[in-house]
Amino acid sequence: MDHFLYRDGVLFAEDVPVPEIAAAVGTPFYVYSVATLTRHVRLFDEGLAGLPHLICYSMKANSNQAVVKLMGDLGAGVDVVSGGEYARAKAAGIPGERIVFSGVGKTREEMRMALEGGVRQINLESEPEMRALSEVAAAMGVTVPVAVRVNPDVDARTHEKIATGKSENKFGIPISRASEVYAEVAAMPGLEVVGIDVHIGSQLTDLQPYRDAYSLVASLTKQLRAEGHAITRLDLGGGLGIPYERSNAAPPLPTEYCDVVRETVGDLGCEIEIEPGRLIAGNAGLLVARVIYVKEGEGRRFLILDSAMNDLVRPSMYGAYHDIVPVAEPAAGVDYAPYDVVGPVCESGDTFAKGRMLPPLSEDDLVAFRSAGAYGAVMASEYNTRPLVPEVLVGGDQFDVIRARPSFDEIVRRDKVPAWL
Ligand SMILES: Cc1ncc(COP(=O)(O)O)c(C=O)c1O
Ligand SMILES: N[C@@H](CCCC[NH3+])C(=O)O
Repeated sequence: MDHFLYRDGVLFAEDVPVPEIAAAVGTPFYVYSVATLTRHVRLFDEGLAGLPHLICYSMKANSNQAVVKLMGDLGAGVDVVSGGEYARAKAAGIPGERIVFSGVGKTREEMRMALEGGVRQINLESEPEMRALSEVAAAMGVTVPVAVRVNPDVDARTHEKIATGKSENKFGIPISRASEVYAEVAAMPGLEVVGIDVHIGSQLTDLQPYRDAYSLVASLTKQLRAEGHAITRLDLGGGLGIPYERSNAAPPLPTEYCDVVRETVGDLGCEIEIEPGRLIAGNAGLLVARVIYVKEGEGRRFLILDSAMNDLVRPSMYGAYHDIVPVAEPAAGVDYAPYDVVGPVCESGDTFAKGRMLPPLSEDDLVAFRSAGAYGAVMASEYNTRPLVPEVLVGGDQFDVIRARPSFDEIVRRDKVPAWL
């Protein structure tokens, strides 16, 4: 459930009519709901009640400072995958003991940054990375808690570009080599083994891959303990999918996912860390755009919007489906017709949907892309020198711009033309 509902014939973001925001900030823009973000964190918290746990919000899904700060205020930690994300976490006031550093290619500089600023644990993904971290930590005279990301060779049954738990993927070390690798890590100066990390992919709509992966992690925990390692934490990653297409069968709920956690690893006495991103932020956001033109093509009708693939890349990148709804509630019984929904960017791939059934729309009408709160603004670019879209946060009846649209002048001045040219 989200907090973007029709009321009095118009779409609201919590208690604010969406056209009011459009009038204040211009289109296109992203809008996020505090109530939805909060609700999603609570669902995981409630689902894991009774088990020692920390929700480490995967901020790659939506790393706006205001969103990260809200996560911290809700008691969550964060999962970061770059120096930039680490800096965001610190700037938002998240204490080091709630920051998990993941990622397949952490640089020595990023490692140093985390060790200086404080980190709960660093998830290691390869032997060269272990050696690098050991060197960095030892040179700084500190010991850092680490988990090793294991690749369980489980098919997450999701889009191939966002599956991470098969042996052909670049992530983690093969689970079959865990014993040997843990022995190596334990012998390295500056590293303290505290747990096991796993993350098998994103937008999972089936719980079985989780069951399979977490059962393997449970067996590995017992094995590594028998080999003398103090496994006290399990980082189970993120990946739980959201209902992009309302007509499809609903994906599992966070509570059902948490039940799988409980069943598979709940009796090991470990502190559980989970790293949801999309489930927390996805349905907490809309991308709102305006119709520039309705163009009649040969046998097709194009709805040309002022938002484009540079603002929301998921449809062109993964063929992803986003629900598109008019901001003015369609009258009951109105006829729907197929539209190709496109942006103004000079690529045919700048297509959000083909043959999408929509009610009659005309120039200047507002439309909203649902489920755009995760992997939306964070993946945006300024391709075609289209300014990054502003982001707005709504809480009850108030809203604020949490990232402003840069002016053309700011964009032009950001580049530096050498004096010698
Ligand atoms: C290590 C790690 N943790 C957590 C996530 C968050 O995934 P999601 O947004 O699907 O929950 C990702 C992205 O897939 C990831 O790579
Ligand atoms: N960017 C992807 C998700 C990637 C998950 C990152 N580990 C998407 O939009 O669906």
